[in-house]
Amino acid sequence: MRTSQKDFNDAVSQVKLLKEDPGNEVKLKLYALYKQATEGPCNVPKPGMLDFINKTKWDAWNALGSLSKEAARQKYVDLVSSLSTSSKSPSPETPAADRKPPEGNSLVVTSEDGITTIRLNRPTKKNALTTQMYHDIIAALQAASKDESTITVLTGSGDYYCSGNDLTNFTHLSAGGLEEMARSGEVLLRDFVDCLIDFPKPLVAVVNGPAVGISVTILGLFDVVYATDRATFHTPFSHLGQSPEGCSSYTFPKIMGSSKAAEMLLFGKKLTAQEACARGLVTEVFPDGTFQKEVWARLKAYSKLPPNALRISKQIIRKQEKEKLHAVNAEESSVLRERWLSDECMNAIASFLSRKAKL
Ligand SMILES: CCCC/C=C/CC(=O)SCCNC(=O)CCNC(=O)[C@H](O)C(C)(C)COP(=O)(O)OP(=O)(O)OC[C@H]1O[C@@H](n2cnc3c(N)ncnc32)[C@H](O)[C@@H]1OP(=O)(O)O
Repeated sequence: MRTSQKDFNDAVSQVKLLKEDPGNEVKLKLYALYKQATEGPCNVPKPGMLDFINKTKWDAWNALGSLSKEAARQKYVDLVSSLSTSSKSPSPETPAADRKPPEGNSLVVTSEDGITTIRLNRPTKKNALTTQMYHDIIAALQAASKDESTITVLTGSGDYYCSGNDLTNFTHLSAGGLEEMARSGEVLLRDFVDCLIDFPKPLVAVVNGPAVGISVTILGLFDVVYATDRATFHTPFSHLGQSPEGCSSYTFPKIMGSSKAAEMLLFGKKLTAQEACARGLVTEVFPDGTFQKEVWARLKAYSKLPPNALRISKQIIRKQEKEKLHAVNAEESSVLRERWLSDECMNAIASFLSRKAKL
């Protein structure tokens, strides 16, 4: 059956009324099909390499090749119709466990039983770290260093611990362009990692699922790392045209030996929780079914230890390394600033944004 112009116009109006955001991948498809349906095959010049968003849109439109306007209209209408069906609000009978958790605050900080918990709370984005979240974690750590708690915990909501740096951070360019974005990224990264290096109380990572990128590298700065057996540890820096941060160029070889560290940091070998534990990056692995119960019971017991003794012991354990760690952090951050401006990095990010590549 042929799609009429009216069907198409109706579908265009319907998109604006969707209750749920269909996500970038679908929005990109809709954009490309709309352009093909209304203007025909893409014949405008390709945007520059630095113009991530427009280049990604151009790629999606161009990928439709010589698809006819009529066929593009049909595909657009079909896609919108599938979205309208799947985005109906859940019926009152929908079990609570099947509903998505609310995602208002990307970071949730709580303090209870002598433990301050900093929870990454963007489960639908696998807890990827936005620029704002780095700032908020710094503020939360600064507050935790002075509050009444004995132990501070970093963990995640949902099925992931954290998917690392939010790659869309690279698309929020200010008037200073890419150079300015790279410069402010360098400063933010250095401040964020400095804050972890200097954190005065026991810092524990409760790794509730897969961890990627910077959420893995900073683990070398934690005092204890507990992981579910579902967790994996992945640092795909070379794939992204980037280089190691979080002091991992120093802590990883020290923790696991230089060749095991190189396998992770150069070649992006993804470790299971058991492998990470065998290499000393993880303290202990727990079965996923009992992970939360066992870990929190353990932490509650530890939080009853005398806080001053814990603080002083941590200080003496870490003291010798601090100066070295700050120097490593400054160098890694500066090298990354240059990496972010490289073609290798820009191509990798453009590729992620256009959903051509998954890790
Ligand atoms: C200023 C300091 C800078 C410090 C620099 C640090 C360097 C790093 O951290 S490098 C590591 C960067 N992270 C990645 O490269 C991970 C990219 N993500 C993925 O490969 C996959 O999403 C995944 C393997 C983590 C999960 O795959 P899965 O199929 O299970 O789920 P998806 O459908 O892909 O994800 C759901 C949703 O979440 C969005 N998302 C996930 N990770 C990120 C991310 N790192 N940045 C931005 N967005 C992310 C993904 O796009 C999906 O969004 P939509 O539903 O809108 O499509």
